[in-house]
Amino acid sequence: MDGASRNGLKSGFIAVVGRPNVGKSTLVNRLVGEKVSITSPRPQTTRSPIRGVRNGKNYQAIFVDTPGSQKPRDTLRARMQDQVIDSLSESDIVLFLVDAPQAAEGLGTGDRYVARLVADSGTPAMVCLNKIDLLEKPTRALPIVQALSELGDWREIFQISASEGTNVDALMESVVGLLPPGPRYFPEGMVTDYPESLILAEYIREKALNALREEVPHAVMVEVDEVERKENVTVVYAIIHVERGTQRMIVLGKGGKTIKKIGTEARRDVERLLGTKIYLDLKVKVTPGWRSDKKFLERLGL
Ligand SMILES: Nc1nc2c(ncn2[C@@H]2O[C@H](COP(=O)(O)OP(=O)(O)OP(=O)(O)O)[C@@H](O)[C@H]2O)c(=O)[nH]1
Repeated sequence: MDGASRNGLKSGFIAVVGRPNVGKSTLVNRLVGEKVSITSPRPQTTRSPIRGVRNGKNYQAIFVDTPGSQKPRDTLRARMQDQVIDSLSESDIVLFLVDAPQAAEGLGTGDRYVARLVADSGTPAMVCLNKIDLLEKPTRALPIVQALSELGDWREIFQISASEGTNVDALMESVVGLLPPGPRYFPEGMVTDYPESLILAEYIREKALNALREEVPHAVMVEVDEVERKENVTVVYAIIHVERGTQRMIVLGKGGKTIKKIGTEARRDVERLLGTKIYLDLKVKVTPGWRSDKKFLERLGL
């Protein structure tokens, strides 16, 4: 018997998968109790798996927030899909999220595609029918639950609201029930293993996504070039990469208004995260075709 089973400790990795925008990051943040992953009303917000850790008295649950699953159309999306498939096979449990209001109109090919990926992985899986707060009547969930139960051999199907917290405790209890005996992989105070520079870049990208409209968001990537810690202030040098000159103009905004807004909002979040005063040096750079540039994507941790 190893040490972990002797002291009754359980641990494991839980992959959180689903189509873009179903609420994966919102659920992981709720389960972990801290903002480890950025969220936005736009699909494809999460670009690489981010791990959030929850510690209990007798367990450690490591949630892996994966990018939204869909058929890949470019190198960036193909890499994102490979990461999802890797996360599925390397996990102990899978949480498969489905958007309730959308599913109420009929389960689409997207959900069926993800369900097949999950089933093929052979990992124990639970379905989370999310955003039930948006259904006009709770009974609207019943036919969806029925249709979902025919798509795979699920351990359980939960009806949840990640943003309001409905049924999230019950879900967590089931997750802990399925965790195998194992050690704490991360120190107890740690909520994520994502590198600091990447978290900072994600915070800035979140603000950019919120400030921008239409096609520009997909063209935006943020790189944190350097973090310089001085006595009273931390200086963060970051670059917002876009693909075209016209997009650069949009990110800058009239008289630099948009970039200023992005910077001010990001600085507030980053100050909270690092607990120091921040000076944010933000530049916008045109990097044509970055989405298909393997070297660039690797450099940015994708
Ligand atoms: N009403 C409601 N909105 C939710 C709920 N969960 C998430 N949302 C919203 O749905 C949107 C998408 O949430 P995210 O958590 O970014 O979704 P995601 O699945 O991580 O998205 P990608 O990273 O693009 O794959 C955000 O605007 C959330 O606030 C919920 O339970 N109820």
